[in-house]
Amino acid sequence: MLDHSDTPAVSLKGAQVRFNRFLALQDISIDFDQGGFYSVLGPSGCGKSTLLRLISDLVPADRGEVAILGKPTEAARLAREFAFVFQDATLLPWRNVLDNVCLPLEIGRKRGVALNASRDDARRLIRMVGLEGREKALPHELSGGQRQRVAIARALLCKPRVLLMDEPFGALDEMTRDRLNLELLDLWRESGVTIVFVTHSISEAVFLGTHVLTLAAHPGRVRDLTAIDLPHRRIEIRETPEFNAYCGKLRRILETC
Ligand SMILES: Nc1ncnc2c1ncn2[C@@H]1O[C@H](COP(=O)(O)OP(=O)(O)OP(=O)(O)O)[C@@H](O)[C@H]1O
Repeated sequence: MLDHSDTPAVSLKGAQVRFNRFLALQDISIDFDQGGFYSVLGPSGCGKSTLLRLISDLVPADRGEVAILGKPTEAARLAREFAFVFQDATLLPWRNVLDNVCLPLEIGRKRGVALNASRDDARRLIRMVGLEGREKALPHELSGGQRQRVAIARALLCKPRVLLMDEPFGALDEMTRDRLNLELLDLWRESGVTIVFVTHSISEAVFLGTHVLTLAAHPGRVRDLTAIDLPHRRIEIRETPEFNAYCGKLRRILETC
């Protein structure tokens, strides 16, 4: 069976990505365990987004292997094992909240793929991300944080087992970001989804992650994987010495990347 819980959610073995002659990722070998929350840090241009694109079958590995829940990335994409949330919510401006969240259902229908989700599931997710009552609103009537909530609801509609997030809250103000961090942790706990979350913020990486993966640049490669052992996450935890010790350690590691 490929589906045992000890099968990694994502497994990379010696994976390498080249863009023509430019080596973007070199010899990436790492397993992301099911149910984990993996924050990814690294200097600008080190290959964080490329790593997510490699996992999600958007760029090919020219060496090595990548598997999601034991499946090759293309098979995992077709089985909708993963979903992607980008920095920009990428909503269709002419569709209201409910219709944006339901978009994967329509795409599935057009492709003749039966999806295990309904408009009622979409309404439930809209409630879950705190947008009940805004189902008919158009994207331009929402704040940036609300648009990101819609994108997260849409990503969760097909019940992915792996959620790939590329700086999803990078463009938001700090208060909104704090609130969405807490909501994301609730969603993660409730759904059991494995999350791989790219961020530039050390503090966000430590606050969210069960693990923080740090990449080094030129070429992009694994520099460090730190397990974060902190009690139940609340915003106040960021004022504790334990939290600051993790941030200090990662800052020192980043300085060598
Ligand atoms: N399609 C592409 N063609 C050529 N080079 C690319 C392509 N995509 C990314 N790169 C290069 O690969 C390297 C890694 O890019 P990537 O976007 O993954 O970095 P990043 O760590 O996410 O950066 P940032 O933190 O600035 O968002 C960069 O040098 C970038 O210029």
